[in-house]
Amino acid sequence: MEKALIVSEIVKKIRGKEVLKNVSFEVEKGQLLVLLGPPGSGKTTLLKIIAGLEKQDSGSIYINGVRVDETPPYERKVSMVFETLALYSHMTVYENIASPMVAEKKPKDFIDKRVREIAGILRIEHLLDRRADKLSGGERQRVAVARALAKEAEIYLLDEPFSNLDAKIRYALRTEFKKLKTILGKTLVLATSDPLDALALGDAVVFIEKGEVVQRSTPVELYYKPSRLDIARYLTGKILNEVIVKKKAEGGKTVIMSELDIAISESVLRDLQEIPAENIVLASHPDTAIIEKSVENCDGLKLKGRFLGYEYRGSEFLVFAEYKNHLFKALKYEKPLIDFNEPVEVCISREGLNFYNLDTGALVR
Ligand SMILES: Nc1ncnc2c1ncn2[C@@H]1O[C@H](COP(=O)(O)OP(=O)(O)OP(=O)(O)O)[C@@H](O)[C@H]1O
Repeated sequence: MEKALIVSEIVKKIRGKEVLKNVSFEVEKGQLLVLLGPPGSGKTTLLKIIAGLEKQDSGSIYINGVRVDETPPYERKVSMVFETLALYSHMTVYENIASPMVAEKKPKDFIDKRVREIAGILRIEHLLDRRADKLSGGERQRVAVARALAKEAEIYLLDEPFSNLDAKIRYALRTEFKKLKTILGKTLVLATSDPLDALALGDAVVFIEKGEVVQRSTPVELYYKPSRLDIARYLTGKILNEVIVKKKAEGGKTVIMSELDIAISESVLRDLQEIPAENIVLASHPDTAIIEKSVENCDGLKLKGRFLGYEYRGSEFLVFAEYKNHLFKALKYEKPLIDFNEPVEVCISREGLNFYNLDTGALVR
């Protein structure tokens, strides 16, 4: 596959602090790569370096196979939309979206078709005649994205394009955005701190933390096999199920201990024996856990707890159970018919379990 973008060993210091530490990744032509990371992880700085708006201390950027380290921004064929949006406030939305194409001296018909097409996908057709200074925050955001996408470029860089939008519009825009990407057939790099953007949109995801790439994978891999416990927690918020076990050698045998009174299936015991770590966190998403009055045949971890309630999430229920001050969560598609504080059984199935070394946080299985 042809590479639209290669980021190679980028190092950047700002005021003596290393904000990018040897960052490398590649983006294939037509791919949407999501750069995911907590605030302050270096995403904006990296996008600016790709666009040529900041200079790296070392390392190289290649666009369509050409090294562009010495190429000025306007010759890089890159279009960027910033988190802090700068629209031409005295112009209409139409003029704003059209402005890069006017500057490129594109024919009027072409401009009109493209403005309307992109405005349609981003659902801002009704705003085309409005002045930019009369828009809400969310509307400005969509116009800024539209303008960036209207520009002829090889690579589109989008910095937190959905950050000012409410949850409902965000959800709708993600879907539209995917469509837009297919229509344009262009390469996009989207920086976000929201795992849902990454999971919904990315062909590939690069997880960046404190200026370092810590995982590069598909969204599904990232979600189900995060390479570190802190990434798993970041991706799921507070709904990851976690159980700590310790291995101890006793009389030539390895004994598995847990602070919880937990039944561990033979298959998981075998997995634990094989892992070269003594303190292990077993972690899994709620979608591979079951909380019911009783659970037969649990291949994984099983414990008894008390029902705490549930949260309705639109299409499913997130069910909570407590055991010895630990909270366990499971996803269920029917409303649970269990009373508050009633005894329940929790089964965390082996199929969804990831094993992390408690001391290093690294995925060990
Ligand atoms: N001009 C600057 N002066 C000092 N520090 C800076 C400057 N620009 C960036 N930094 C620092 O560099 C690091 C990376 O910042 P950057 O904006 O690239 O991260 P980010 O992942 O895009 O975060 P956010 O999502 O909050 O914008 C941060 O620690 C930030 O404080």
